[in-house]
Amino acid sequence: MSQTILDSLQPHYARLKSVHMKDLFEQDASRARLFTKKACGFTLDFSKNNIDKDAFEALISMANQANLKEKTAQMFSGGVINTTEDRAVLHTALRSPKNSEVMVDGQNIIEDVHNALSKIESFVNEVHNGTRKGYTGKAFTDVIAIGIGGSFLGPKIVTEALKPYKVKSLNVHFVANVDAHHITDVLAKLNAETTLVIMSSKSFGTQETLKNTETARDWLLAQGAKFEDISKHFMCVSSNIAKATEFGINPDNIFPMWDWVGGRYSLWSAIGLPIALAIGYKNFADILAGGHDMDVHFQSTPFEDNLPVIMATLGVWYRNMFGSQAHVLLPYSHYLRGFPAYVQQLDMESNGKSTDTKNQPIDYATGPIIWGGEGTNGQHAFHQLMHQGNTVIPADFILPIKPNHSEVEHHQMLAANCFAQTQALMQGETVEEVTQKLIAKGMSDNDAKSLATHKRMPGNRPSNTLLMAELSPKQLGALVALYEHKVFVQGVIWDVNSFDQWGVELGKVLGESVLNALQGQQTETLDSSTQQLVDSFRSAVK
Ligand SMILES: O=P(O)(O)OC[C@H]1O[C@H](O)[C@H](O)[C@@H](O)[C@@H]1O
Repeated sequence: MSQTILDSLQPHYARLKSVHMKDLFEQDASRARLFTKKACGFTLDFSKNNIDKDAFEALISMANQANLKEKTAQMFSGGVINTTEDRAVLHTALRSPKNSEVMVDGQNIIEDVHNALSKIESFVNEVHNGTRKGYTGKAFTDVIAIGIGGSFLGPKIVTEALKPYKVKSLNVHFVANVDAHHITDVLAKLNAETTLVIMSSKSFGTQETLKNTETARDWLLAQGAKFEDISKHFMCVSSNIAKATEFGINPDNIFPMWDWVGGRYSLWSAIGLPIALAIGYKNFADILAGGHDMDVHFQSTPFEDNLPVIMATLGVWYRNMFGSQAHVLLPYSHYLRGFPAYVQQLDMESNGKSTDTKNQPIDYATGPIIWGGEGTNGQHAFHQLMHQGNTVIPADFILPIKPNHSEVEHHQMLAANCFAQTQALMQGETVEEVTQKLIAKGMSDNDAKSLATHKRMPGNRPSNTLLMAELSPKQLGALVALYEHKVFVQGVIWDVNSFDQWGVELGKVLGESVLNALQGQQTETLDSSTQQLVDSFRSAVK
């Protein structure tokens, strides 16, 4: 992000920083219409933000100044934009139609993608129609999907979000944590004869996933299966075929992915196999189609009407001008309750960086802290801080308009709460307004004035409202792709490589030496605090 970009926003920030949004709404009756855009089944109302027409134009021209158009074309065509890992970034190719062409190392990867999709389709159909059987000849009733990070969050939240589309004969259970309570709880309720295990690891080197897979394999053998039965029950998704084969996975049971797919961008690949098993291949294909719709929108729509660009530039506005450190996601949907955790990895692992693409240290703010939870639950918990705390946290309210149930009044209440929260955050209530209300209720002037200082709501707190036509596979695909592209746009503006994650490595390396120490084979001197923790653990756990 150049100083020129920051400078171009500065006058708009200076003009707007002390203007209350309530006044902006009063001044312009067309504000909501002006700042609402529609695409791919979404309606994005971003009128409750601290912007006016000129500031919005400045945000759009910031995207132009950052060469977003060229950078986007580079990503979609297979340019090596993940420079620190020398890789192309092509999750978009995973949802491209069969007749498209994207060349990597002289090979049209769309053919590989569609071959992998055919393999997924046949496998899923065989499991569903019972022609794939376990070691005693019974059809599968349960799937354990083992993976972590990008090999877990996407499949888990999508499967959860699309519960109404679930295939009745099969239950999919996700296991990520190396805390054995997770896998042992899952195994305890399953029958080995009818359980399929999908081990997902792009690298095939992630400690937690390998350990959980070993535990599941030992369980299968302990339940009566023979060693040669393992290949009937264990499938794997990985880009590291050599390591998977070395581990003992039958090559026919390996579903491929590629190094040009980042873990947190991989639910569209065979990493999505548990999704296809849970909701059927046709619905999985619809997720891909929805993602592709958003790709087309992102690539071809002028920036001022482009949903990912609008959401991204607003995020930069708050992060770099207003100093907001966090961004909250509030899906008003029980089925989308996992979405904030999904975007948390997507955004924080992508843009939580402090070196720019020219290898220089960064002295401006980059990726925000992403957090959130389902509405209305949060209203009875953390919304207090959003309304009255000293920290302003821009919010995305997400509401599927058409529910998957027929309880109309429930849905009206859900929507009313969602809309009213955006209203309360924006308009607030002054001390004077609160005082008058209290006096009208019979409180003395003095008491009313004192209490009003606590009940006062500053308002002027920004939010986007993102309405989804429905929570269907297609629209969910588009939602995920919308946030992927938002993160990409911000990475371009901040000039970071959004596709590596070196920050997670040191902990893994140190974890190895600490594990040695815990197992009584200490090889390295530890700092006194870590040594003390190791000693306490060793004296308690023999
Ligand atoms: O799929 P895997 O190679 O097992 O990786 C799983 C996850 O672990 C890593 O530590 C990374 O932080 C994630 O980006 C990745 O998705």
